[in-house]
Amino acid sequence: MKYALYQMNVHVANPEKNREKIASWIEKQMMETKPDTIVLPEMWNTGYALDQLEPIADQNGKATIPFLSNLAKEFSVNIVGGSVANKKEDGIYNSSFVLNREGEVIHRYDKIHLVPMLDEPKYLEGGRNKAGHFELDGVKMGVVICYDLRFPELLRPLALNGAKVIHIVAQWPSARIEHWKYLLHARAIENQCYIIAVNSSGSCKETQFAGESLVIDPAGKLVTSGPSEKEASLHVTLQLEKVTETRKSIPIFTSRVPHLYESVKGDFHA
Ligand SMILES: NC(=O)CCC(=O)C(=O)O
Repeated sequence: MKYALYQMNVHVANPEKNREKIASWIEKQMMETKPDTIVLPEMWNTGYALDQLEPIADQNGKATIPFLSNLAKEFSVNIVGGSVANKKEDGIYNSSFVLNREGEVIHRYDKIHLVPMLDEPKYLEGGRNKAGHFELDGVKMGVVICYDLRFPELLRPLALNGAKVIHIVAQWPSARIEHWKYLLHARAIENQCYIIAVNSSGSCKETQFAGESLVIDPAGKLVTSGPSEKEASLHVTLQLEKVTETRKSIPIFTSRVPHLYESVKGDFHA
């Protein structure tokens, strides 16, 4: 499966300009490398203009879904649509949509863990549904959003349910770039799957986003990475047989002893 990843400089508080930018970027990818699957970053419609979201957030996918669906259909390409600020009846969510080559929305996910360091809990609602998995071109996959990366228990069920690829769409700040890299490697190694992590590269107020999008293989090897703090397009072809090979050679999934593991539903005790 051939991928194109957009490490994008998001125009803050300007959804229309971001849609135009994405449409012309996708058109260019389809002319040049013809990927099977496109991946966009987190909150690409508005950026982190959280105090301005009320009038500019999408309204239950009304702007985002037809926009991505038309591109998916026109170019017969799968789109893991990053995420967008998305207003629903009870508040604004950080929502991801995945579309297949026919332009159908085959998966939705609202970011569960809201990041205190960027004030998300003040402005956004956290998702109430599990991350769940989906299939593109017959391959089982999952998607989670940025801060979710810090919660291994969210990604584990995806791998246990057969996901060979987990996408992490992000606007991860440069201030914590080491965490980004180590956590992504850890999630790939412990779940023995491809990790496709797409970060943004611009800035919003005093926060600089890191870029350094990464693709890591099921053995934990870095396949490709984007530049630091600069917009870029990344291209990669996955060798999905590596998932099966890695799971055979270090068979952690058959070595598990789940009945001896503490429940992860419990409260935190300092
Ligand atoms: N957009 C995000 O969720 C950023 C997460 C972050 O800054 C961190 O986990 O550190």
